Order: sequence, then structure tokens, then C-alpha cells
Amino acid sequence: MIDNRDGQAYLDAVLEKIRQRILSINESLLEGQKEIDDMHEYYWQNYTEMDEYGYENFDNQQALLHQINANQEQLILKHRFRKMLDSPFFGRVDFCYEGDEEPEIFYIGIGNFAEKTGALPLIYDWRSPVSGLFYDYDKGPASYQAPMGELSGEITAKWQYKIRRGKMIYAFESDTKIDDEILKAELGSHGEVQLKNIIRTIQKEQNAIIRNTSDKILVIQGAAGSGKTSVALHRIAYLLYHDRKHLKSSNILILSPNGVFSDYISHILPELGEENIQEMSFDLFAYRQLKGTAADCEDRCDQIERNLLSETEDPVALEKQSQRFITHMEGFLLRLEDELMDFTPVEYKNVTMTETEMLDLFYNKFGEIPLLSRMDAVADTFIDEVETLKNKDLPEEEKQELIERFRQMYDTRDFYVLYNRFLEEEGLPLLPDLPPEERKLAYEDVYPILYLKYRLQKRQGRQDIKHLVVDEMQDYSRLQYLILKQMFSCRMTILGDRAQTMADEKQDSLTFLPKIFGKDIRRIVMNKSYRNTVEISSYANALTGVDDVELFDRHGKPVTEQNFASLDQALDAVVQELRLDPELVAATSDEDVPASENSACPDEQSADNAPAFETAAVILRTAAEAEQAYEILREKLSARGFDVKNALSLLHRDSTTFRKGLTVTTFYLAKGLEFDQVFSIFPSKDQRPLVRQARYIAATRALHELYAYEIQD
Ligand SMILES: Nc1ncnc2c1ncn2[C@@H]1O[C@H](COP(=O)(O)OP(=O)(O)OP(=O)(O)O)[C@@H](O)[C@H]1O
Repeated sequence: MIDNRDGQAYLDAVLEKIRQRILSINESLLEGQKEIDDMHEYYWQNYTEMDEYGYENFDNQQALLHQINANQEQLILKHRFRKMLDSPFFGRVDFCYEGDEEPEIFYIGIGNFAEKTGALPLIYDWRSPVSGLFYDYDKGPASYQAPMGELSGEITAKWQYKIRRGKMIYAFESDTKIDDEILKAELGSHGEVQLKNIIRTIQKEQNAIIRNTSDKILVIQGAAGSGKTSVALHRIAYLLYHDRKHLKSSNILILSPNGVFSDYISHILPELGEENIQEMSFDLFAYRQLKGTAADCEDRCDQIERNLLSETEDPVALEKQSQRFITHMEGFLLRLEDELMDFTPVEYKNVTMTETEMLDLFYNKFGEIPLLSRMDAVADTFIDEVETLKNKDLPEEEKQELIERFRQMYDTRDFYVLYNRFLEEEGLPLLPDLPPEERKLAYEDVYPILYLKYRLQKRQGRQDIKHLVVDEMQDYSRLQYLILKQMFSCRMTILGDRAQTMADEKQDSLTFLPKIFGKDIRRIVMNKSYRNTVEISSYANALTGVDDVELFDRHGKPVTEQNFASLDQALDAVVQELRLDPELVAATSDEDVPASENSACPDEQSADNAPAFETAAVILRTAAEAEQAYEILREKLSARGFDVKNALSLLHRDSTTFRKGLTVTTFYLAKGLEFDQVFSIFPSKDQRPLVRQARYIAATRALHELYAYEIQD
């Protein structure tokens, strides 16, 4: 019997059990492999004599598949247990059930662990019902939702542990939820370059979102750095754990802003023991959907660059984003029902469909089918009639010819042409009259045309997707949400921050989302910010007048504000202030980083003993400015012997990976990411609202140090 009252003794005993379990998995993997080899052997020796109907062969195949799956499961388990050897648990709750005298002790870790399958767990997965106690309660009365109903009692003790490479680094009893000192140390550390998993320190309000299974559509408005992305990913891990039967990782889709962001978050789910999930940008999806309509489409980056380079936002582009435009388009769609059609009777092999018959089918029987797909249904009816009367099937070619004759009754089936008609009605400038292969759509036209397509043509909804995550919700227009609603009828987690809108005016999606999705929506606000130090948050919030954010009490170096005559001089200052630690940057994995550095909270205030960082970013306004800064930095840093090849990168719109070291990029590509040190460089005379937003986005990317540089020329 293991003594579970002493954390250290429990650690030693559990580590031993995990090792034993891994050994026994190794044995069963070997046996399994032998079975597979034997089955192959048997097949090759006997396949000529197997029964002619293939029953035996089928049975063999099934047995083989079964064994391969069993081995696969064992391998996954082994992988999890090997990870647990590093840190088997991080928390403990002593819970005395109502009516009991003695508390039961629950250790909580990244996954369940029991001596053998079906035995009582020695460690409970952080997502298990009982683990909710750890995140939601202090010492005292508490309850949790078990499969058989709510269980109440009292928490008599709560412990927090840090274990690394199997060694206990600290263990202490705490009576607060998740001790602030531990959270401070976690936030102050810089041992990981991508987004971290936060299971050790999930906060109560975050836990409520992660474990919410009752609301169909959760909309989270969260301040910069409040943990929205982290919470969304932990929520996915939780949902997968709780509904393994119905929900697979392939049923979840994340709409993410770009490839780099996808890479930045890609390791979290595997780290939490789940498979990775599909990610896609909405712009790429739209581009694919409009392939036959236009050769190319602008994306969001093009649009932002265009806005940045012109003095004012284009009023026509703004009009195309408006509610009025959508309402008018709905009216246009209604009128098309009549205006698009030119019905003529069809006669084929002595069978005739009159105009009256056709009108009846078109507007009554098939009235529910989208307009541009409806004629196919009428054509099918006619073909059926011909086949019945002639008592034979028509050849495929003749059928196609007939369908084509029916389709000719549409004035046009080209969405681009239809859109132009709508623009003409609205008195807006027309798109150039070009063949599809020469058309390039401006960003503001992409989604209206896609919307026309979806309203006019039968489409395949994504029935395979059961949960959709939309990150950076403030960057999607009303029309984009209407399209999402048409495509997905599943559960959704939609998250974003109105303060990080990339337009002249802040977009509060919460004002129109309920109108689109109706009563299924539950709105949650997260206004405590964890990423930045108090100094950085306060500075950033003052930039755009954000005043409703609660700051986590972690202090650091004051923000450095400085003016320079040129970009070149500002970059000299960057080179001067850059505190990247070559050892940390060169380390290829967490293992390579000395434990003390990996876990330490850097002494951010000490000038002599300046902290050494792993990531830094120079964040600028436009792509051209970022490219120029990158080239200048390459020269300056090379001259100082900096490893520019491995530790300096330009992050551009087509980048797909997030790297350690110094990153040079624009504010809109830095969105969602974070860096130990940030140098934000903007032209001081550009005080347009969009560029003020840009400064805010850049500033809120900084974890520990922020340098706000302005160029005066
Ligand atoms: N409970 C927590 N414990 C430890 N770290 C946390 C916690 N919540 C958030 N963080 C940390 O705060 C930082 C910000 O988290 P995240 O990127 O998920 O926030 P966000 O709201 O999506 O930010 P933004 O909108 O500014 O991109 C990350 O470093 C994350 O690890």
C-alpha cells in the first residue's frame, strides 16, 4: 500500500509503478508484434488454399487490424506514461465526502494513471470530474459533478507541486485557489517558445469555460493576454476527453488567422495527450470556394496593407461591410427569383414540358431549393418523365445535354456578373468586365460574392465538423459570420478582443452575433490579463483608452519610450537593448535548457544582472517596413557576430513556422503571438485610429520588456 499522505514518498512509489507499467507495455508490444508477424507468415503460406469466397481471408484481415489497433493504443499509452515520468502530478486535493470521517486523497496530473487497466487511478487526469475541485475551490465546503450526480463534502487540504525530470522541486500546501506566487513564477518564466499548457494554474473563471458543455455557442470577449487562446485549446482537450465516443479530433476545426499562429499553438493538444486538429484560415477557404469565379482573391493582409498605405479608409469598401449592404443584397436575391429566369418550353422525343408546368415545378414544388440549383431538379423531373414514357434509361450524354438546355434558361450563372448587377443597382463602381481567368477580387468583394454563391447554390455543409473554434472574432465581418452560420450548424467557441480590432473603428462582434446565432449564444467576459507585466499592460491600455482590464500583479522593467530620427537609428537601439541568450536560443528542446533557467522568474528589474531571453520581436507597421528593418538588422547583427542564420527571422504573410530568437514582423502578423522582449517601431506622425490600434496590438505582445520607439521624419 502506497503512503499517499507524503508527496515525496508518493512520487517515488508512483514513478516506480509507471516504470513497471512501461516495461509491461513493452512486453505486450513485443507479443503483439509477434502475433502480427505470425499472421503475415500464415497468410503467405496459406493464401492459395484459402476458401474461394474469401471468408477466411476476411477473418484474417480483421484479426490483423484488431492487433494493429491494440498495438497502436499501447504505444499511445506508453508515450503518455513516459511523459508522466518527467512530471507525474502537479496537484492534490484531500476531499472528505459528506458522511465520511476520513478524506480521500486525489493526485492530479496530465493524464490518468493506474497500475493496470481498470484499477483505481493513482493519478487523476486534470480533466476528470474530481479534478474540478482543485481549480474551483479553496479549503472548505466543495462539490463536484460526478457521472452519478453532484457529490458534496469538504476539502481538508490542497497541495501544489512542481516536479521536473522526476525530481520534486517544491511541494507546498496552499489554501487559496491556485496560489498567486506560483502563477507569477509560471508567467515570469521563459522556458517555452510556443504557447504553454496551463493545466497547473488554470484559474476558476477559465475553468468554467473549459468545462462548459451546456452552451451551444460560447462567445468569449477577453482582454489581450487573458488566456482566450489557451482556454479554447484546453477546452478542446476537455471536450475530447469527455465525449470520446462521439467527438474525435477530426470533428473539430479551428479557424485561425494565419499559418504561423497555427504553428504557434500546434503542440498544445499533443502535449495534453490529444491528436492535433484541423486548422484553416477563412481566406484560404474562400479562395478555394471561388476558384471557378475568379483566378485570385485578396486576403486580409492585402486589405490591411492597402488601408495602411492610403490616407483614409475606402468608403466603398466600408459600405460593402455594412448591414445595409447585406439587407439590400437580400432584396436583390429575392428579385433574382424572377429577373434571372427566361422560361421556354422543352420538347424532347415527343415529350413536352410546357412553360406552365415548368413554372409550377420551379416556384412551387422546388421553391425551397436555392435558385441556381433549382433548374437541375426541374430537368431531372423531365428526364424521369421521358424515361418512363419511353420505358428506357437515357444515355448519360443525352441527359447532360438536356440539363444544359434547362440551365440555359438562367440569364447568367456567373456570380461575378450577378454581383456586378447588384453593384450597379446600388450605384457603386462596377468590377472590371473580365473572363474568370483574369479576375482578381478585392478583399471587400470576396465575401459578398461567396455569400451570393452560398445563397444561390446548393452547398455541402461541413457535417463532419462538430465543434468550430473561431479565434480573433473581431476580425470577421457580419457577412463572414452569416457564411459560417450557413456552413456549420455545430457547437462553437468564438473568442476575441474588440480592443484588438484592425480597423479605424473597434468592432464589438457581440452586438451582432446574437442576431445571427439567436438564443444559443452564451457570452462570457474575461477581463483579467496574464501575459504582460503591470507596466506593459498599463502603458498599452492607455494607448487606446482600454480601462476595463484587471491586471495580474506582476511587475517588471518600465516601458522605454524613445524617439529617433530614422529607422536605422531605432534599430541601433534594438541591437543595443536586445537580451537574447544564445544558449537558450540554440537549445532545440526544453531538455537542453538548464533546469534553473527553465523555471526561473527572471529578475526583470536588475540592470547589472540583465535577464536573458529566448524570444524577441521588432514589430512594425507595414510589410515593406518590416522587410527593410530585417535587412538593416541582418547587417548590424552580423557585424556583431550574432547568429543571424538561426536566430533572426522575417515573419511574412506566407511564413508557416514560429521560431525562437529575434523575429521581425508587422503588427497584424504578430497578433496572437507573444515575445519576451518587444520593440515596437512606428512613424510618430501616423496617429490614425488604425495605427493606434496597431501600436496597442504590438505592445500587448510583450511578456517582460517593451520598447516603444517612434520615428520622426
Ligand atoms: N491560468 C494561467 N496560468 C498560466 N499562464 C496563463 C494562464 N492564463 C493565461 N496564461 C498565459 O498568458 C499568456 C496569454 O495567453 P493567451 O495567448 O491564451 O491569451 P489571449 O487572450 O489569447 O491573448 P491575445 O488576445 O492578446 O493574443 C500566455 O503566456 C499564457 O500561457
